[in-house]
Amino acid sequence: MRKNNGGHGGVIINISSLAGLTPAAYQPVYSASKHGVIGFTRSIAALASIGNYGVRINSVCPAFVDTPLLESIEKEENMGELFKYKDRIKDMMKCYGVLDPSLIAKGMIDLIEDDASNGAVMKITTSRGIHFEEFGVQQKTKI
Ligand SMILES: NC(=O)C1=CN([C@@H]2O[C@H](COP(=O)(O)OP(=O)(O)OC[C@H]3O[C@@H](n4cnc5c(N)ncnc54)[C@H](O)[C@@H]3O)[C@@H](O)[C@H]2O)C=CC1
Ligand SMILES: CCCCCC(=O)/C=C/C=C\C/C=C\C/C=C\CCCC(=O)O
Repeated sequence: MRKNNGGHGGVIINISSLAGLTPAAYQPVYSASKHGVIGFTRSIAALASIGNYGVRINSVCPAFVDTPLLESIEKEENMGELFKYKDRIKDMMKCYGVLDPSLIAKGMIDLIEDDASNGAVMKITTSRGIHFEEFGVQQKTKI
């Protein structure tokens, strides 16, 4: 895929979560993995820019989305000792709302079409829709 390796370039979108930017008390391991996705995305995006890969790497961080994943909280084998908190997670869904998957698709198309978005971390919430995380050291670059 890398232009400097005989490829044609392109766009990679890694799926993180809002839980990759905020503490998620009832999903600590999930949250840690999603924080990792963002760190990896931003680092490899910086490398892609330095190395002239011709590949943009972004990540998308939705809040709750209406997919089968949300049903996993109903299963004790998934939740382990945190199963007792499942009603609190449901309360959070009621409070913040649940996104329609079509909005995540729109966000991803926006990222594919925006050639200045290398390293971007897109957030999608019911309250603010599609928007971007701003970092102290911002490294969005054009590729
Ligand atoms: N649903 C939500 O509220 C949110 C989901 N996300 C993220 O969005 C992504 C997609 O999640 P959903 O569509 O909601 O989940 P989902 O559970 O509805 O779908 C996940 C899909 O991944 C497949 N899959 C699982 N393990 C796999 C493997 N090892 N190899 C290949 N395929 C595998 C499953 O068969 C399933 O089709 C995940 O990374 C999730 O963490 C992020 C924020 C919110
Ligand atoms: C059952 C767990 C499935 C987790 C799927 C997921 O990744 C969802 C994450 C959603 C939220 C993460 C936790 C905390 C959210 C905190 C604030 C949300 C603010 C939303 C807003 O509208 O501003």
